[in-house]
Amino acid sequence: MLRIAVPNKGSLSEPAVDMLREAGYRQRRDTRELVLADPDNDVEFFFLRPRDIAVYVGTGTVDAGITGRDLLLDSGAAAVEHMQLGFAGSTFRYAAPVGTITSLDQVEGLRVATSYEVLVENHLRAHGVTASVVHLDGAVESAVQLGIADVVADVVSTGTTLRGAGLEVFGDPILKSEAVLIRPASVTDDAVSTGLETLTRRLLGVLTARQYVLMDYDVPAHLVEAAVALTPGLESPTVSPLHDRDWAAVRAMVRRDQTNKLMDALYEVGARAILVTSIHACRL
Ligand SMILES: Nc1ncnc2c1ncn2[C@@H]1O[C@H](COP(=O)(O)OP(=O)(O)OP(=O)(O)O)[C@@H](O)[C@H]1O
Ligand SMILES: O=P(O)(O)OC[C@H]1O[C@H](OP(=O)(O)OP(=O)(O)O)[C@H](O)[C@@H]1O
Ligand SMILES: [Mg+2]
Repeated sequence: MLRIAVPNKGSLSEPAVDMLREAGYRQRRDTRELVLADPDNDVEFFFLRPRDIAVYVGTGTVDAGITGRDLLLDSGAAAVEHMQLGFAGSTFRYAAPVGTITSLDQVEGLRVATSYEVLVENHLRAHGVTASVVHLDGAVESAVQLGIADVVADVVSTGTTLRGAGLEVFGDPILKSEAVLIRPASVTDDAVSTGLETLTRRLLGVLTARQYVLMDYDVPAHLVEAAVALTPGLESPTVSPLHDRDWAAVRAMVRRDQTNKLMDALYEVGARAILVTSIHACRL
């Protein structure tokens, strides 16, 4: 039975559970449940603190887990990224009071507050900057105002929290993070179990169904080549004859975020009756 660790709280928890449910796995209904068996799929889920997940996976206690890339790197655990999951996207950045610090070398000798101590210490060391790192559990943005640090290093998504605290980012991002599926480092690419392979394929199916739509359109037969050049699909688009042989019907998967631009371009080429349909599930 495949053992999978799932975040039980925080930003990663709900989207992780949603994604697993979409991939056809049983998920808990009560947030107090800590373990959930899904015998139909031969899988067992363990609901754990996001920060601890890399530790469990690294020791091989569980076969895989969902966590953030930033948490994985900060843990120093012997676990590796198996697959990117496309949610909880953020950057990890330094920030200081507006108009004070513009580059990393100015952090020399200052106090940096963060919940990601290992990540920050490694980054400072790699850039030859000596600073003292103050560990906090959360609400790091308040550390400067409250006088226990000069600079913070934290997760930035929309930037709203930073702005609210009168801070602004400086320097290059330390890291780009998102939710990832991780596996023990001891499991090499070609030693991945069948159970984990199935989970991976299913999650990939969810990602694809989210990222792509099906586009159908009719196009004059002599314009098919020009039209399919715009919608090459994943393998190759389906082209079917219409009853009126001067016209053809084309069906292809296209990226959801390209939908309207493509419809404009197809219309321009001569396509008509352009229809867009969501993909409910898919296996590539
Ligand atoms: N606002 C956000 N947008 C996107 N990802 C975020 C955001 N806040 C945290 N994350 C991601 O969530 C993970 C942190 O997990 P954590 O449990 O700390 O979540 P959290 O939302 O901070 O929860 P809590 O603060 O309630 O414990 C990291 O991978 C981080 O990049
Ligand atoms: O750029 P934003 O969209 O404002 O999001 C970033 C904020 O979200 C997270 O905080 P969270 O709400 O998890 O609180 P915490 O600091 O207590 O973890 C993160 O630690 C940042 O503070
Ligand atoms: Mg948080």
